Amino acid sequence: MGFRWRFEYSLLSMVLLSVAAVHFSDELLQQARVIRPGNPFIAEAMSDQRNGGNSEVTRVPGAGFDLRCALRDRYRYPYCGIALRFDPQLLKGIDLSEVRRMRLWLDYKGPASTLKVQLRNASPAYGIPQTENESAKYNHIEINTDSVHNGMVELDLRNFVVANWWMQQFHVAPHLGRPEFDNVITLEITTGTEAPLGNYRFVLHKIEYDVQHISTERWYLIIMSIWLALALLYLFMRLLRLQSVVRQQRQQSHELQEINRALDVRSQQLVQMATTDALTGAFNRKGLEDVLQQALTDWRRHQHPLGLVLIDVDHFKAVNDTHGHQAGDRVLAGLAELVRNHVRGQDLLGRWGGEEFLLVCRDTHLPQAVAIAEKLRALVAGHHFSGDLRITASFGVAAMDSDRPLDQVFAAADAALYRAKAGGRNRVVAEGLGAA
Ligand SMILES: Nc1nc2c(ncn2[C@@H]2O[C@H](COP(=O)(O)OP(=O)(O)OP(=O)(O)O)[C@@H](O)[C@H]2O)c(=O)[nH]1
Repeated sequence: MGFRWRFEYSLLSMVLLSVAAVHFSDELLQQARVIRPGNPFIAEAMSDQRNGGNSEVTRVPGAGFDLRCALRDRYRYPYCGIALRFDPQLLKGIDLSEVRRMRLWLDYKGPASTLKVQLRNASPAYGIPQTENESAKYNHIEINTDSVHNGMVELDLRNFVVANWWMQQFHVAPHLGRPEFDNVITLEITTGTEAPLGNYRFVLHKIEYDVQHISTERWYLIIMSIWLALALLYLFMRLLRLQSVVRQQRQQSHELQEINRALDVRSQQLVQMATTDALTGAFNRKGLEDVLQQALTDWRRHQHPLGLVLIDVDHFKAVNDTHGHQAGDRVLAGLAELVRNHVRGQDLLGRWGGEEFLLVCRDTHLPQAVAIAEKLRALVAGHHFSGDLRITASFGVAAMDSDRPLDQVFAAADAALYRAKAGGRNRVVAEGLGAA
């Protein structure tokens, strides 16, 4: 599986995981906590008797906290109910600030159609609860008794409000009027507002609430951080990959350059082989044709003078016959080297065939070409070739002029050479002239 596919599968998995993490965040983050009356917190019956009323409460032994209550008419707001104290000192309660839902398992019978649930929060900011219970903040909600289904009612803590009478009674500053649950010291379930007089029964079995160790905001932040970290990781990996691709491409391009260079050298070698005589290193017939063609083009374009010098070894057959064919070969190679070493770089030597050479002299008039030929003749005649062989050569010289095509100039040089041979060899003959 390639990098791209792996990446796409990982991305898809990450998207699915993120969607699941967001969708099931409640289930993942929330953990249910159960409180049963008396374990570990104390449950108490409460009534308006503490406000001077004469409603009567009795606790019936049995499962849960079973309370019977006769609501009687004396106190202005008769009430009765159950109080669950999280701290008997009314100081250090439980922190429900991250709790959203709370479920009460409760059986209720009575003439009132509403019940009150109160979460009393203590804080030095609005009173000293150990001296006066009432000073704990009155976070409360009034629920309809119909909302108790199968003995259970679920409360959303965001729907709680702070009782106005409590704000007024304790002269609480308006900015403290929002519900707070960070130190709940008491949970109270009582008869609702203006409950009718009569007999009531409350049975509180248990309380369950969901705690969230990580807030939803923090959960989203974690998901986003993971995405960010993965994106950075991906970019980093991509950077590494790109670097390796660039390195590979550089390597490949370097190798290609090397191959090209080798091919260039080889092709130059091939061109040279195709145009060079292997024995003497001079141009071969094909190379000479190219050289002559180029020289002719230059001559036509710029009218630069062009001299041709034909060189033919004298009695070469005798060299072969006397010293062997290989010695003859060495003489030919030595002659070519001697000539090349004593002419200008622009003068090009080719082997016309057998023991015959053609020296193409650019920018050279006939007298200069004759002078070059004479210089070479003397050099050849005075040179000791391999095996201390001595030879002479004959030279026929001609020069390009506007009236003749090249083949006629060449023929003139050939004719001059013939005359040099006929004239006794080891001499230079120029076209139209005698021996130099
Ligand atoms: N060793 C050697 N001999 C060659 C080569 N090419 C041609 N020859 C010989 O060169 C000789 C040329 O002989 P000829 O044409 O009779 O001319 P020559 O003996 O030089 O006499 P002149 O040119 O009249 O002075 C022949 O014997 C060829 O075999 C070569 O590449 N190597």
